[in-house]
Amino acid sequence: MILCIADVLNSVELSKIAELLNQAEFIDGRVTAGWNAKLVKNNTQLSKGSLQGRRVQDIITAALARNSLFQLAARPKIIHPVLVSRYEVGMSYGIHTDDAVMSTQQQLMRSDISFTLFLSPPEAYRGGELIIDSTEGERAYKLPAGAMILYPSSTLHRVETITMGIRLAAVGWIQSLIRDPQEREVLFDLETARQQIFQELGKTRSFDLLSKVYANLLRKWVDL
Ligand SMILES: O=C(O)CCC(=O)C(=O)O
Ligand SMILES: [Fe+2]
Repeated sequence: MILCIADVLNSVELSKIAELLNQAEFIDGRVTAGWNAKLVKNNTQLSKGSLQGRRVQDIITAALARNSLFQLAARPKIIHPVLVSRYEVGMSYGIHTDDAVMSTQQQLMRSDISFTLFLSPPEAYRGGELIIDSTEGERAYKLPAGAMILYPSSTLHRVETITMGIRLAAVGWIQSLIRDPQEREVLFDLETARQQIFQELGKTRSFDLLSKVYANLLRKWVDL
Protein backbone atom coordinates (compact mmCIF):
# COMPACT_ATOMS: atom_id res chain seq x y z
CA MET A 1 0.00 0.00 0.00
CA ILE A 2 1.24 3.47 -0.89
CA LEU A 3 -0.40 6.16 1.22
CA CYS A 4 -0.10 9.96 1.11
CA ILE A 5 -0.99 11.81 4.33
CA ALA A 6 -1.63 15.55 4.21
CA ASP A 7 -0.72 18.10 6.92
CA VAL A 8 1.50 15.91 9.07
CA LEU A 9 3.39 19.10 9.96
CA ASN A 10 1.53 22.37 10.47
CA SER A 11 2.72 25.76 9.20
CA VAL A 12 4.30 26.71 12.55
CA GLU A 13 6.35 23.50 12.58
CA LEU A 14 7.33 23.95 8.94
CA SER A 15 8.58 27.49 9.59
CA LYS A 16 10.50 26.34 12.67
CA ILE A 17 12.13 23.55 10.64
CA ALA A 18 12.98 25.97 7.80
CA GLU A 19 14.61 28.32 10.32
CA LEU A 20 16.64 25.47 11.87
CA LEU A 21 17.75 24.19 8.47
CA ASN A 22 18.84 27.66 7.41
CA GLN A 23 21.53 27.61 10.07
CA ALA A 24 22.50 23.98 9.57
CA GLU A 25 25.48 22.43 7.87
CA PHE A 26 24.75 19.81 5.21
CA ILE A 27 27.25 17.09 4.30
CA ASP A 28 27.60 14.62 1.41
CA GLY A 29 24.62 12.22 1.52
CA ARG A 30 26.71 9.23 0.45
CA VAL A 31 27.90 8.63 4.05
CA THR A 32 24.68 6.83 4.98
CA ALA A 33 24.00 4.95 1.73
CA GLY A 34 24.64 1.24 1.17
CA TRP A 35 27.54 0.41 -1.19
CA ASN A 36 25.47 0.31 -4.36
CA ALA A 37 23.07 3.13 -3.46
CA LYS A 38 26.22 5.25 -2.95
CA LEU A 39 26.86 5.00 -6.68
CA VAL A 40 23.63 6.86 -7.48
CA LYS A 41 23.09 9.06 -4.41
CA ASN A 42 23.92 12.68 -5.13
CA ASN A 43 22.49 14.94 -2.43
CA THR A 44 23.44 16.50 0.87
CA GLN A 45 22.05 15.81 4.33
CA LEU A 46 22.25 17.04 7.89
CA SER A 47 25.07 15.36 9.75
CA LYS A 48 23.96 12.86 12.37
CA GLY A 49 23.82 14.32 15.83
CA SER A 50 23.84 17.98 14.75
CA LEU A 51 21.90 20.24 17.09
CA GLN A 52 19.50 21.32 14.35
CA GLY A 53 19.04 17.69 13.32
CA ARG A 54 17.99 16.75 16.85
CA ARG A 55 15.51 19.63 17.05
CA VAL A 56 13.99 18.71 13.66
CA GLN A 57 13.85 15.08 14.78
CA ASP A 58 11.91 16.05 17.93
CA ILE A 59 9.33 18.05 15.92
CA ILE A 60 8.84 15.18 13.47
CA THR A 61 8.68 12.51 16.19
CA ALA A 62 5.89 14.45 17.94
CA ALA A 63 4.01 14.97 14.65
CA LEU A 64 4.13 11.26 13.81
CA ALA A 65 3.05 10.27 17.34
CA ARG A 66 -0.13 12.37 17.17
CA ASN A 67 -1.11 11.41 13.61
CA SER A 68 -3.66 8.62 13.90
CA LEU A 69 -3.73 7.87 10.16
CA PHE A 70 0.05 7.36 10.20
CA GLN A 71 -0.19 5.15 13.29
CA LEU A 72 -2.95 3.04 11.78
CA ALA A 73 -1.32 2.62 8.37
CA ALA A 74 2.25 2.01 9.56
CA ARG A 75 1.84 0.43 13.03
CA PRO A 76 5.38 1.43 13.89
CA LYS A 77 7.43 -0.74 16.20
CA ILE A 78 10.69 1.10 15.49
CA ILE A 79 11.08 4.35 13.57
CA HIS A 80 14.55 5.09 12.25
CA PRO A 81 15.58 8.69 13.01
CA VAL A 82 14.88 10.80 9.93
CA LEU A 83 17.57 11.89 7.51
CA VAL A 84 17.03 15.48 6.46
CA SER A 85 18.20 15.88 2.88
CA ARG A 86 18.78 18.87 0.67
CA TYR A 87 18.90 18.65 -3.11
CA GLU A 88 20.24 21.56 -5.12
CA VAL A 89 20.14 22.03 -8.90
CA GLY A 90 21.72 19.04 -10.64
CA MET A 91 21.29 16.68 -7.65
CA SER A 92 19.28 13.46 -7.75
CA TYR A 93 19.08 10.02 -6.17
CA GLY A 94 19.16 7.31 -8.82
CA ILE A 95 17.21 4.08 -8.75
CA HIS A 96 17.91 1.96 -5.67
CA THR A 97 16.30 -0.17 -3.02
CA ASP A 98 16.67 0.69 0.67
CA ASP A 99 18.75 -1.52 2.97
CA ALA A 100 16.64 -4.32 4.46
CA VAL A 101 18.42 -4.18 7.82
CA MET A 102 19.46 -0.90 9.34
CA SER A 103 20.97 0.14 12.62
CA THR A 104 19.67 2.85 14.88
CA GLN A 105 21.70 3.94 17.89
CA GLN A 106 19.92 1.40 20.07
CA GLN A 107 19.28 -1.58 17.85
CA LEU A 108 19.12 -3.28 14.49
CA MET A 109 15.84 -2.93 12.65
CA ARG A 110 14.14 -4.27 9.53
CA SER A 111 12.88 -1.70 7.04
CA ASP A 112 9.25 -2.52 6.16
CA ILE A 113 8.04 0.95 5.21
CA SER A 114 9.94 3.95 3.85
CA PHE A 115 8.64 7.47 4.06
CA THR A 116 9.35 10.92 2.71
CA LEU A 117 8.06 13.96 4.55
CA PHE A 118 8.15 16.90 2.15
CA LEU A 119 9.58 20.08 3.74
CA SER A 120 9.65 22.39 0.70
CA PRO A 121 6.53 23.58 -1.14
CA PRO A 122 6.36 22.05 -4.66
CA GLU A 123 6.66 25.47 -6.32
CA ALA A 124 10.06 26.00 -4.63
CA TYR A 125 11.77 23.54 -6.98
CA ARG A 126 11.48 21.88 -10.38
CA GLY A 127 12.16 18.15 -10.76
CA GLY A 128 12.70 16.38 -7.44
CA GLU A 129 9.74 14.01 -7.75
CA LEU A 130 9.99 10.78 -5.76
CA ILE A 131 9.49 8.09 -8.39
CA ILE A 132 8.36 4.64 -7.28
CA ASP A 133 8.56 1.63 -9.53
CA SER A 134 5.74 -0.90 -9.47
CA THR A 135 4.39 -3.64 -11.70
CA GLU A 136 2.20 -0.97 -13.36
CA GLY A 137 5.25 1.17 -14.17
CA GLU A 138 6.68 4.27 -12.54
CA ARG A 139 4.65 6.81 -10.56
CA ALA A 140 5.84 10.25 -9.53
CA TYR A 141 5.02 11.93 -6.21
CA LYS A 142 5.60 15.56 -5.32
CA LEU A 143 3.56 16.51 -2.28
CA PRO A 144 2.83 19.81 -0.51
CA ALA A 145 5.14 20.85 2.32
CA GLY A 146 4.10 19.03 5.49
CA ALA A 147 2.65 16.02 3.67
CA MET A 148 4.19 12.56 3.71
CA ILE A 149 4.19 9.46 1.57
CA LEU A 150 4.50 5.96 3.00
CA TYR A 151 5.64 3.23 0.59
CA PRO A 152 7.00 -0.30 0.88
CA SER A 153 10.75 -0.41 1.48
CA SER A 154 10.82 -3.37 -0.90
CA THR A 155 10.33 -1.11 -3.94
CA LEU A 156 12.85 0.32 -6.37
CA HIS A 157 12.60 4.11 -6.27
CA ARG A 158 14.52 7.27 -7.13
CA VAL A 159 14.45 11.06 -6.86
CA GLU A 160 14.35 12.98 -10.15
CA THR A 161 17.11 15.54 -10.86
CA ILE A 162 16.41 19.04 -9.55
CA THR A 163 16.43 21.63 -12.35
CA MET A 164 15.46 24.70 -10.28
CA GLY A 165 15.41 25.65 -6.60
CA ILE A 166 16.04 23.51 -3.52
CA ARG A 167 14.22 20.40 -2.32
CA LEU A 168 14.28 19.76 1.43
CA ALA A 169 12.81 16.50 2.71
CA ALA A 170 12.98 14.22 5.73
CA VAL A 171 13.19 10.52 4.95
CA GLY A 172 12.79 7.66 7.38
CA TRP A 173 12.11 3.95 7.76
CA ILE A 174 9.78 1.92 9.89
CA GLN A 175 9.81 -1.58 11.27
CA SER A 176 6.14 -2.36 11.56
CA LEU A 177 4.38 -4.42 14.22
CA ILE A 178 2.68 -6.09 11.25
CA ARG A 179 5.43 -7.38 9.02
CA ASP A 180 3.32 -8.54 6.06
CA PRO A 181 2.02 -5.63 3.91
CA GLN A 182 -1.20 -7.46 2.99
CA GLU A 183 -1.98 -8.24 6.62
CA ARG A 184 -1.23 -4.61 7.51
CA GLU A 185 -3.71 -3.46 4.87
CA VAL A 186 -6.41 -5.88 6.08
CA LEU A 187 -6.04 -4.48 9.62
CA PHE A 188 -6.07 -0.90 8.32
CA ASP A 189 -9.33 -1.48 6.40
CA LEU A 190 -10.94 -3.44 9.22
CA GLU A 191 -10.10 -0.83 11.86
CA THR A 192 -11.34 1.99 9.60
CA ALA A 193 -14.64 0.15 9.02
CA ARG A 194 -14.96 -0.74 12.73
CA GLN A 195 -14.57 2.90 13.76
CA GLN A 196 -17.13 4.01 11.16
CA ILE A 197 -19.66 1.41 12.35
CA PHE A 198 -19.17 2.58 15.93
CA GLN A 199 -19.71 6.20 14.94
CA GLU A 200 -22.84 5.42 12.93
CA LEU A 201 -24.51 2.75 15.08
CA GLY A 202 -22.75 2.68 18.44
CA LYS A 203 -21.69 -0.43 20.36
CA THR A 204 -23.92 -2.97 18.66
CA ARG A 205 -23.51 -6.74 18.57
CA SER A 206 -21.98 -6.45 15.05
CA PHE A 207 -19.49 -3.92 16.38
CA ASP A 208 -18.53 -6.31 19.21
CA LEU A 209 -18.04 -9.18 16.75
CA LEU A 210 -15.96 -7.00 14.44
CA SER A 211 -13.89 -5.92 17.44
CA LYS A 212 -13.32 -9.57 18.29
CA VAL A 213 -12.22 -10.40 14.72
CA TYR A 214 -9.96 -7.35 14.68
CA ALA A 215 -8.30 -8.19 18.00
CA ASN A 216 -7.85 -11.83 17.04
CA LEU A 217 -6.26 -11.02 13.69
CA LEU A 218 -3.97 -8.51 15.39
CA ARG A 219 -3.04 -11.17 17.97
CA LYS A 220 -2.31 -13.64 15.16
CA TRP A 221 -0.18 -11.30 13.05
CA VAL A 222 1.56 -8.99 15.51
CA ASP A 223 5.35 -9.21 15.39
CA LEU A 224 6.61 -8.15 18.82
O1 LIG B 1 14.03 11.94 -0.80
C1 LIG B 1 13.24 11.05 -1.07
O2 LIG B 1 12.06 11.28 -1.39
C2 LIG B 1 13.67 9.59 -1.02
C3 LIG B 1 15.11 9.38 -0.67
C4 LIG B 1 15.49 7.94 -0.65
O3 LIG B 1 15.04 7.17 -1.45
C5 LIG B 1 16.41 7.44 0.37
O4 LIG B 1 16.97 8.22 1.15
O5 LIG B 1 16.62 6.20 0.44
FE1 LIG C 1 15.47 5.15 -0.81
